[in-house]
Amino acid sequence: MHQRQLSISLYLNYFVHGIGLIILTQNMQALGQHWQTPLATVSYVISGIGIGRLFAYFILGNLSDRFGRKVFVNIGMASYLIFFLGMAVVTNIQVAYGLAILAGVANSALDSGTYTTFIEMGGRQGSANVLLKAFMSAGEFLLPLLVANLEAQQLWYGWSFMLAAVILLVNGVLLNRQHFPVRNQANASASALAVRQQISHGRRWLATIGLAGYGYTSMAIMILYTQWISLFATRTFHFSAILAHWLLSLYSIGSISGVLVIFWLLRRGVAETKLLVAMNVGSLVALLVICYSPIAGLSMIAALAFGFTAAGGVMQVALNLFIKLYPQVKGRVTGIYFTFGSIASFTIPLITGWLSQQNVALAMRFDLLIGVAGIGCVGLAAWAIRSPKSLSQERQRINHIDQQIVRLLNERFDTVTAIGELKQQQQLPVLDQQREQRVLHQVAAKSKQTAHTPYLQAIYQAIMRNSRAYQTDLHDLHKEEINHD
Ligand SMILES: O=C(O)C(=O)C[C@]1(C(=O)O)C=C[C@@H](O)C=C1
Repeated sequence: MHQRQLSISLYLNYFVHGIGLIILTQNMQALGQHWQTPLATVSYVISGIGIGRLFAYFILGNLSDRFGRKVFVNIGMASYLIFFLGMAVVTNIQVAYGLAILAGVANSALDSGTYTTFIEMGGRQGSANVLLKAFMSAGEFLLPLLVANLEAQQLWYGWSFMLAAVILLVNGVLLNRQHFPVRNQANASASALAVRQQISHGRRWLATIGLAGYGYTSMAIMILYTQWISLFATRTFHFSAILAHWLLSLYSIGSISGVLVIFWLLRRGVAETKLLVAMNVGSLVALLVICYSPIAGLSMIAALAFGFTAAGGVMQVALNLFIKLYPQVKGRVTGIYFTFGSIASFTIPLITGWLSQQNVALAMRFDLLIGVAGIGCVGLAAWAIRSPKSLSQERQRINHIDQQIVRLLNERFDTVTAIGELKQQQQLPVLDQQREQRVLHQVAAKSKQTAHTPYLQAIYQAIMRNSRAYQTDLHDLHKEEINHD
């Protein structure tokens, strides 16, 4: 119960963080007027967030392993509070730049305190990290509506900043009434231990390289898309401005649905490595369609699929895996991972800006290269972490398969009952040899491995023998009932 309240508070912070991510870009005009500076200066202030993140992640991640997660969640909330309150009223550009850096620090502190906490809650809470992404997206979705409303009613732009500050204040009170789980327990999660014990030192290093690399590519592939898609769509395929915007909105819708589906899959016990490889292959295919198909409908479907696969929380899934490799230093791992992400947010605009001087299509298609690199990274990690088959794991798979078989056999017996009743009405015998031969024939035709076929047929003979026994019993029961009457 307490864990649930703590989770809600942690999620709420990420709703505010979603607002924080775009509040400056959403208010660029208003801030420019307020500071009496050109938009380029506002843009320069915004870059402070990236700088803050880049330097803070590694340091704060390490410190959170020493001083506990709660302190860092609080530092994150307090820094964001100062940022929101200060940015709404500040007039000095240098102070504004300092506040933007503080927002980057807030982001890093929240991440190093939150992702680690969810893993330390144990159980399958790791999948909760994926939901953080949904709360961020909700903040990013709602803020533009609020900003547009304030603008339409000619109200002070600072109200959106105040709203975020108020949520933080209330949440600060709620959160500090909760206890955080014990930090850095190597045995916090059974799967963490399993991952750690089963792989050699060398393979752990390869997985580390793959996952750190993925920290870069997973962020890069999203940033590049959101930065260039609209321009690419209008310039390269001469799509209308509305359609170009739709390609971004569909990406967001795909992203939120992806989060929910990934969360559900993780809860069902789907392997993180398999999920990562499948999602990355999917996003490369979607990207190929976006980059080369001039058909609007196809591009729209691909944009949805790209959001689903590339921005549906895969970054968080890989972080979970990374943390499981090093359960004693979860904060440091989180810091390293997001540092790579920050380097991506810093370098991708530079690289693509340079490429776009030649051609916008080139900038956009550079995302394909990142997609291939991403598959390489998760492929390497998945290969290195692959677990040797164990008796208990394989038996778990059998349990799962048996559940499905029993459910289907129940359904088959229901149908056998219906057939039995029809045969009674039509006074037909229970045994139908011809039909049984056909069933056995079908089994042989459907069997994917010929070596299995005689065994499958023997199983079916047993099933049909039991169907007959069941039909005969039902028949006898029916007769008895009639005699009674
Ligand atoms: O198809 C029928 O007539 C059934 O009653 C079903 C069924 C079966 O289990 O597939 C059972 C007994 C018959 O001998 C043939 C087939």
